[in-house]
Amino acid sequence: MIEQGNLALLTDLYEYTMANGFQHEMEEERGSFDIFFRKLPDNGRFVVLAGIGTAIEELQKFHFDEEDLDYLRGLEIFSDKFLDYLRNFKFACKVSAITEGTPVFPREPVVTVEGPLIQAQLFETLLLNIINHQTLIATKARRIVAAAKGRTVMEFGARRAQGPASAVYGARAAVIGGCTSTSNMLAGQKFGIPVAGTMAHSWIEAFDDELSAFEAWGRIYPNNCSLLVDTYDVLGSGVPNAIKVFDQLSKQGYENFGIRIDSGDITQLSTQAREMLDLAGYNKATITASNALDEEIIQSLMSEGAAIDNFGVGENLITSASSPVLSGVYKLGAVQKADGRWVPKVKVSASIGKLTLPGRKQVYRLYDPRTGSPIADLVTLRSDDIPENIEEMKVLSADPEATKRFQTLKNVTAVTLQKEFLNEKGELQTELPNVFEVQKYSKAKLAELPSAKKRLLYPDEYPVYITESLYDQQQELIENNSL
Ligand SMILES: Nc1ncnc2c1ncn2[C@@H]1O[C@H](COP(=O)(O)OP(=O)(O)OP(=O)(O)O)[C@@H](O)[C@H]1O
Ligand SMILES: O=P(O)(O)OC[C@H]1O[C@H](OP(=O)(O)OP(=O)(O)O)[C@H](O)[C@@H]1O
Ligand SMILES: O=C(O)c1cccnc1
Repeated sequence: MIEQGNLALLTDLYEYTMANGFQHEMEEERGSFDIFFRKLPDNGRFVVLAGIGTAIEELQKFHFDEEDLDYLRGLEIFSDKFLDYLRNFKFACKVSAITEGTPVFPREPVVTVEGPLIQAQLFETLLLNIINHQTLIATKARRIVAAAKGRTVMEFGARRAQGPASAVYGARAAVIGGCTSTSNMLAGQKFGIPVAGTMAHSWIEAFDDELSAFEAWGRIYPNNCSLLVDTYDVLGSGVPNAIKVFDQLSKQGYENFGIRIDSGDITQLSTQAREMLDLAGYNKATITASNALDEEIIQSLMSEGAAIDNFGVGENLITSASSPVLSGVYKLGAVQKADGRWVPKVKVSASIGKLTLPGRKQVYRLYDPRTGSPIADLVTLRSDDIPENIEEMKVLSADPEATKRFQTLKNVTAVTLQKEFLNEKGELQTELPNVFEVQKYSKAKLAELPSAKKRLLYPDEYPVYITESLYDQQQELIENNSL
């Protein structure tokens, strides 16, 4: 399923019924659609944007096989003309996005798809599926990695992920969020992520005794011998037996040793295990902890002084268990008529929080040139003239529910965030970096943010503004009842 390479039907029926309808009614018209987030997981103030590389690759592969067309025909709801269009499907959308790994904020367009309505509509569900999932997991990984304060975090979640694709793409996202390795071999193969791990309790149980199990492991993997010490009694037998095996191996010149603790009070067990290892001369032997860890437990372990070098994190990371939904949306911002005119569109719903930003838009990150820190993001109309150095500009909060909406920006530097990834022929305009390049970029962009915006508990809000012209356009559309 993961390698199938054709996800054209991984979507909701209504995308196809609308596309079929657009061909009937508005074949010439084009649309500008934006993906953005409203409510963020774990009461955070930003998400780590992930899934862009995967999404672009899937769009480039988008096509229809005969069996897809047979299936669609069999539904008896689509015209022959539409089925012919799909048979000869030729990608014709321009796709722009914020660079993968960037911390992004509510309401700003992170991806924009512009192209024939009949086509751009078809991508909604697939793009949201990929970007919501990977952004959610990368954001959770960022929290866990932040709590680990420089200790490595290994992704261990494949067995608890919600199905195969979530395990594989979740591992990709976990690395974007800062994990250093995965236990998931398919993710390792597919994305070049280093695979790492220790052993399961079954290895130890399969032998007559713990020492024999450890010795056998040491014989097979002397170069990197990491032993699970909690099957019977961590301090009473696990660590002493591990030390016996390390003694045997170190006499043969090996020195890469470690233990893993997977139950009990990890602080007490790890600090005592550390003392025992150090006393035996193995102060370089690493201690890995696992067992339903998350950022809160890791913070608690760190504050208690647990002696952990590596954290193995599975279920809570791969499912973002504390906040398992990211509801990014794909909204129509403007329609281009057959005569070339772009007409802005707005969605006005009962809840003011769901009001959309109309028009074709761009996003800027605004830096204080004196400190080099970003102070806010600014969503503009593409037609707005935004100088690199803004001396003074009146802006409004992008949040329609904000109490204090008007602000004046003074002396800030504006950096464009969205860039073109695919042109209207589907040709790549910006190279897709590998997952560790994305991780590095993400780290650098996170480092720019003031720490108050990044803290795990009640972080400070980061403002997102809109220009006056964008605001005026929105208000005009609301007043005209968006006709
Ligand atoms: N010092 C600690 N501070 C906070 N949480 C901890 C600490 N030590 C362990 N934990 C966490 O407490 C939770 C429960 O641990 P416990 O060993 O009782 O797990 P368990 O799953 O019931 O045990 P087992 O894995 O042996 O079945 C786990 O999520 C574990 O990571
Ligand atoms: O707890 P996670 O963060 O998901 O990390 C992965 C878990 O997977 C393994 O457990 P296993 O499947 O053997 O079950 P267990 O809970 O009985 O240890 C391992 O021993 C970890 O505890
Ligand atoms: O290699 C490990 O130690 C491992 C891998 C997956 C899940 N739990 C542990």
